[in-house]
Amino acid sequence: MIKITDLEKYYSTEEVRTIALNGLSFKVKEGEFVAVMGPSGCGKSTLLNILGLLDEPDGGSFLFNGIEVAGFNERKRSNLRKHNIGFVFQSFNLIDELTVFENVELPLIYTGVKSADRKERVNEVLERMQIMHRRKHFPQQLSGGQQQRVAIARAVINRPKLILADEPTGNLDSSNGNEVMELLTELNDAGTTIVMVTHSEHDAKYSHRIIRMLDGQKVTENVLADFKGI
Ligand SMILES: Nc1ncnc2c1ncn2[C@@H]1O[C@H](COP(=O)(O)OP(=O)(O)OP(=O)(O)O)[C@@H](O)[C@H]1O
Repeated sequence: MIKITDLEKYYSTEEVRTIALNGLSFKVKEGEFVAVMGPSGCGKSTLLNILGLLDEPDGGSFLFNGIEVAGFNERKRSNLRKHNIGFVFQSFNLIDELTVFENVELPLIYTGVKSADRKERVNEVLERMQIMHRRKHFPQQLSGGQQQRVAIARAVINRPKLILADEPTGNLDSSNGNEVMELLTELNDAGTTIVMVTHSEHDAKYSHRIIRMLDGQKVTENVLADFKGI
């Protein structure tokens, strides 16, 4: 599903040029669950932004389902992103002014799904995330664990093939964190590919493989579970 080769990304200010990704290469198979770890500043968020088609690399190749997307403009990237990729962030990133239902409904509005279908699909996913009873609440009225369940509902509502998670349990206590990891594992068992950035060795153990980064490069890889493919 993902094949990146010699990926490079630089950030330049007037005084300094920072190399965020320095020839990073790896593959992720469809249905795989991969954790990315590494010290602060090693390029993990930069990598997720590129994998999520939010940003473009300065060099190298990024094949997404066999298509070279490294040179895609914003319109093409956003089109591919809307239909294929769901995001889960450490800080949930829900819209405070919208209810739980409306937050989860939003991506369906962007992809032009009709109102009656939207209602059915949002209700179905809220049931699955066990947050239906809070559908009329606003994000601030929910616990952190509940907010992250809403964020996961929003990430999966368009049935993406790939979920990118950036420290998904970073703001949660261990019990809510484990619940979120179980949910991600269930989604992966159902066939969704997951790439998760984490500082937590505990959370990384839910994955099939850990990619460890340093200074914008891959340094090691640990295979935790035998991934047979789907
Ligand atoms: N917009 C930017 N402008 C300038 N430099 C940046 C920018 N974004 C990231 N960097 C630099 O690029 C490098 C990689 O940053 P990145 O955020 O990808 O690291 P990270 O591994 O995600 O770190 P953390 O674990 O702390 O979130 C860092 O040296 C950072 O300072």
